[in-house]
Amino acid sequence: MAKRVEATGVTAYYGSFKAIDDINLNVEPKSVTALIGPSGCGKSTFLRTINRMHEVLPGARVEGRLTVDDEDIYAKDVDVTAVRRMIGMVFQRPNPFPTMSIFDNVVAGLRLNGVRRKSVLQEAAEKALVSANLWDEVKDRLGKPGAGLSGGQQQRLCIARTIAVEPQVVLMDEPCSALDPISTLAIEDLMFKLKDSYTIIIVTHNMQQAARVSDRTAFFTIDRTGDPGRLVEYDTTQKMFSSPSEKKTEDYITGRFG
Ligand SMILES: Nc1ncnc2c1ncn2[C@@H]1O[C@H](COP(=O)(O)OP(=O)(O)OP(=O)(O)O)[C@@H](O)[C@H]1O
Repeated sequence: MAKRVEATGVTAYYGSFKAIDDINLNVEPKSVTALIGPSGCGKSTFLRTINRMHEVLPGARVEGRLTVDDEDIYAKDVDVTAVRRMIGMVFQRPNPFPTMSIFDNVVAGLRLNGVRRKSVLQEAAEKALVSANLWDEVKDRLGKPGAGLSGGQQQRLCIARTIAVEPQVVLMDEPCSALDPISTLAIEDLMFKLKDSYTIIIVTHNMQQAARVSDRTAFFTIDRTGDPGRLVEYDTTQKMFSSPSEKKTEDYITGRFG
């Protein structure tokens, strides 16, 4: 089940450096939300606070409140592994486990969760690969290495691996930046389809992509080098790209800055 994500006053640090300040943003379930803004404004940092990946770095910490369907994911008694299972992540570069077969890649998360029955794994692998629009291309070579696929196929394999564990939220950090235009369109089609089941938050540098795939867009910026990133405006993508309320948003979207 897709879930609602609510960030209230989220501030994140790398040591003493404040990278994002006081981010307030509500993400609707079953929607695609795009995070846009110039390099270094903290889009990826914010994304990583949502599945508690930010704090993995030494000295990194998060303040504020992040809830997923009203569950505080930073509460003291929270199982961080369970949070990361519920909130999957797809990275910029496709990163299939290189020595594993296509099949083993898809079911890696399920195996980690203790699923052993072959029939269950087979069914889950097929379902995830069908959802990731990859099944037809790989069904006859599931035993072959994942690393033998094209870049676009590898990224869809990584998406299949992420959704095989049935997360409620899927975070994507520039998932198409290493892909050619055809593979990019395949991933964009896929996002459109996946939002029927998941809440998707995507970081992208590509304005056309944000306009094509997202329901809502959040524009982040930094005022000066060394300042923390902040959220300038968050609205429906249609409004953000046609009549944004803030001049800064308009300047960025029209290419006048950033
Ligand atoms: N591991 C790190 N250690 C210290 N500072 C970091 C680290 N990662 C990012 N930063 C800093 O935090 C700020 C925000 O970085 P972040 O990567 O979140 O921005 P971004 O908007 O995603 O940028 P880009 O669009 O270039 O990927 C930047 O000033 C960056 O230099």
